[in-house]
Formats: sequence, C-alpha cells, structure tokens
Amino acid sequence: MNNSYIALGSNIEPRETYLQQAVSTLNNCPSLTVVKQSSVYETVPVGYTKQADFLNMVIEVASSLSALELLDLCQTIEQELGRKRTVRFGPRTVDLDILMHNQENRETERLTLPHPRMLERAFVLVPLCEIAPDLMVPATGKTILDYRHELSGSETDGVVFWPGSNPADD
Ligand SMILES: Nc1ncnc2c1ncn2[C@@H]1O[C@H](COP(=O)(O)OP(=O)(O)OP(=O)(O)O)[C@@H](O)[C@H]1O
Ligand SMILES: Nc1nc2c(c(=O)[nH]1)N=C(CO)CN2
Repeated sequence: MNNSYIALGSNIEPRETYLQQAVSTLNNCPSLTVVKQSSVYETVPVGYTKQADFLNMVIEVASSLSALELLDLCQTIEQELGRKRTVRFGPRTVDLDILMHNQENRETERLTLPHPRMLERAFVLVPLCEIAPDLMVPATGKTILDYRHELSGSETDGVVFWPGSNPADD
C-alpha cells in the first residue's frame, strides 16, 4: 500500500461542491481509499492575486497506485470537473496537487515530490498540519508541524476555517 497526501483547491463556485465531488470521485476508485480529510479553509489567493478567494483542504489516501498513476487520476478528475488551464496560478474549478507519495523524492518533468511549493504555502500547511502534524518531510529531518510554525502571522491570517466543514462534526 502507498500512502499519499493530496491538496485540493477551488475558487470557482460552487467551490465546496467541487471539493466534495473530487473527494468522492477519488474515494470511489477501487484502487484507492481516502483515509483522512482535513477541514475546509477559505484562503486568500497566493501568486496571481487578482482572483477570487479559494477553498482549500488536504486529504490522506491509501492506494495501490504509483505516483504517476495517482497524477494521471488527479488530472482526469480535474478535467472531468471542468478545469481549464488559462492563467498560471489562476482560477480553477478544482486543482489537485500531490504533496507527498510515501517518502518519495523525485524531480521529473511531469512530477516533483514532495510538491515544490508546499512548504511555503499556508493554504497547504494549515490543513495538512491538522491531519498529519508529525509527518516527516523527506530529506529535511523536519515535520509538517515544524514548517507550520515557520509561517508568519500574516500568512496564516489568510487561511480561515470554513464553518461546518470539520469532518469530526459529521
Ligand atoms: N506534485 C505534483 N502534483 C501535481 N502536479 C505536479 C506535481 N509536480 C509537477 N506537477 C506538474 O505540474 C503541472 C502543472 O500543474 P498545475 O496546472 O496544477 O499547476 P498550478 O496548480 O497552476 O500550480 P502549482 O503546481 O503551483 O499548484 C502538471 O501538469 C504536472 O505535470
Ligand atoms: N489561496 C490559494 N492560492 C493559490 C492556490 C490555492 O489553491 N489557494 N493555488 C495556486 C496554484 O495551484 C495558486 N494560488
């Protein structure tokens, strides 16, 4: 079994529905189980800032898929849910980024692991820290909680708990 973490984001309405559809489509795949899911957070856009706020969350999945098979699956789901690639870092119905796949470290044209921007993104680290604070980041000797502590107050201020989304409330 392989253990992976996936970050989900949406900033085109209905944002919450897009996130839920992506999670249930993944969970319906026979080769994959969603093991944990974070709360949803509303987050200010990072990078290309003239766009609507995002909803972001992170999930942990167990699967028999290789990292590239998981990337294929994530890209198929993005396409099914109507994602159009126009502006780099721009608006999207749903974006699925593979953050980590086991403790794999790789840098290829199609796939870099861990995700190259995950450790500087409050919209990733806050939800990831909720479900995996003790997860070790390959080749760093540091945990997600360590990186979460390194975020500035202004970065974490842009990540706000989205009411009603805590899976423990179900
Ligand atoms: N860990 C990864 N997870 C998902 N895609 C990746 C990863 N590493 C490299 N890629 C490649 O990045 C390409 C661009 O992805 P995408 O369009 O989702 O980028 P983006 O969401 O605009 O920016 P970002 O990658 O910073 O979130 C994909 O086609 C994919 O091949
Ligand atoms: N808040 C927020 N900002 C972003 C996001 C995102 O998911 N959330 N995704 C980006 C490209 O993947 C660029 N900027």
